[in-house]
Amino acid sequence: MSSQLKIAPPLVGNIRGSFAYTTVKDRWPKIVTKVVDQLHRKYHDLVKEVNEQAGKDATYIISKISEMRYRMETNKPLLDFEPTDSHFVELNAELKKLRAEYGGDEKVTFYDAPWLFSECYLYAKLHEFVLATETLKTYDIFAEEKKKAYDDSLAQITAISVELVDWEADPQTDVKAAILRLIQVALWGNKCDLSLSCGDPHQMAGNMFNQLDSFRHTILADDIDAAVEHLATKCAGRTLHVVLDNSALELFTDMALAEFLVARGLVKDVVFHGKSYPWFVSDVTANDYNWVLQSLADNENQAVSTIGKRWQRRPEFSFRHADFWTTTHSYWDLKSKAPMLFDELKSSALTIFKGDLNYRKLVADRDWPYDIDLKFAVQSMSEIPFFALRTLKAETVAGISQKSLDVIKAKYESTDKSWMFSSDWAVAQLNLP
Ligand SMILES: O=P(O)(O)OC[C@H]1O[C@](O)(CO)[C@@H](O)[C@@H]1O
Repeated sequence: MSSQLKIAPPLVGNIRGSFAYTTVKDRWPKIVTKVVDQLHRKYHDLVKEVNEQAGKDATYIISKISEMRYRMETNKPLLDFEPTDSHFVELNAELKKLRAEYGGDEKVTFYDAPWLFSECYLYAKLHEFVLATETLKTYDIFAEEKKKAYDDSLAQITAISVELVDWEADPQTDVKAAILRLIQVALWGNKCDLSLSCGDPHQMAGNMFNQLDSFRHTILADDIDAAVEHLATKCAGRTLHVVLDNSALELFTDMALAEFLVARGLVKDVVFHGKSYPWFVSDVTANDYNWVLQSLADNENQAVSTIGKRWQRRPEFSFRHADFWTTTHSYWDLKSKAPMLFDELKSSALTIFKGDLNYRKLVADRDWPYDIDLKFAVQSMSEIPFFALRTLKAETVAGISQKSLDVIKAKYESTDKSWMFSSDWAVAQLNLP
């Protein structure tokens, strides 16, 4: 255990050379510009398919995004939200607290506020702009990219569906080996993230699925064997929660693991937690969840459509989108802000937290010493049995052993932090209270 049990400072966007800085300076402008371009392209279709007002609404969203991009690029203070619903009222309260803590409005900007806060603020603002329209309130500005990502991963989806169906038919299936494989598939499914690639189709993790063993050494904290044991022997009759990350292939891989566990009676049921509005480009909303299941069901491949139709009707699967997941809070605040949800996760068999943002929120997006004790870094979340499956896409991590750090040291200069955000390295960390 690290000797330095001190709360580390949060990551911020104003440190030149950091990935957070590059994100604020280059990646966010690129992400929002793509939305603007897409709305420009869609303008005539919207007018034709909805009405004149939809065209005006698109123009409104474009102008609000352009204004926000200007404020981002010139490091202006973060503006309040229109207090049109309780979510925005709460966000304003958080802004107020932060301004008091940082010594004034001028200090809480895109670059200078904690990176986690300003990044969540950005997606909440995009939601505010859409909600303020008359005709586009339910319009998903990232839907097109998510659908394309799904289409681009059909080969992998088909291969995994065939495997699932084969395992079912085979009485000799080695249950633990199958769980081991599906966990790794779900882990590397997290490589396909449209926020990291700024909405461009990301290099698919899919071809990794055939060579999982050769990537195992890139898992810097690897509790997969313990997690297999836990899932195979300790969870029967109990609920598994999966706090989802990205739609398309990653959602499919998460559901494939859940399918195997439910079908084998190893867990009672599975609750998938998604987002209540478009978030970090590719995160799963209820619409995405339903769209992916429908697309699977409609697929011409027999195995894929069998799986899709089954998931549409599986009584053991449910999808929820608690408001807490789209707040600016780290998960340190789950216990106080959403106590019922906290208690539910605490008494469940296991909660799988997928992906980078969930991990950032677990460890409060702080600049921890890499070997800091994970239980300390997650604070009250250590009361919850969880399994964090994440490829590294941000400069925060905890619970890394000296042995793994030596591997990194041998490959990277001490000033080169790219291993922390390239998504080539991963962690699979199990916390059992
Ligand atoms: O989809 P994931 O794995 O949560 O990744 C999203 C992450 O990627 C990034 O866009 C990379 O900066 C982060 O902003 C965010 O933490």
